[in-house]
Amino acid sequence: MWAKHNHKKDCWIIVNKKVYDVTPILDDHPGGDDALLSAAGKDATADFEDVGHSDSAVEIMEKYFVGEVDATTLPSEVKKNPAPPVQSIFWILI
Ligand code: HEM
Repeated sequence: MWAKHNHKKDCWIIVNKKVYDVTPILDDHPGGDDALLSAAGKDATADFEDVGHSDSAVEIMEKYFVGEVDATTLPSEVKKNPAPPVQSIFWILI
């Protein structure tokens, strides 16, 4: 599936090669919607782990699991974990 999911109405993030649709929790996320929106469009694994999210945060995120990402299909700029977020990102879910 080809998709672009990096805005407020449709925000997907990648953590540990898994894709999460965090759109429903943007308003409730204790770290703010900005953190999630700026993590969309790149690999958010390092940012997620730097925060030291609790076990309950990890439990919550499983509800928003969409699928696994095939890392070989990510554009090279996404692999390099750029900031600010890439405006145009295409992921293939496997
Ligand atoms: C599905 C993904 C995510 C879920 C379910 C989630 C959930 C949570 C929860 C429950 C907390 C409260 C503290 C805790 O229990 O650990 C939290 C805090 C936080 N999150 Fe997330 N988070 C997600 C992704 C992210 C990402 C990708 C980032 C960074 C780019 C981020 C940045 C933060 C920050 C900065 C805080 C700290 C807020 C504070 O203590 O002031 N989160 N998150």
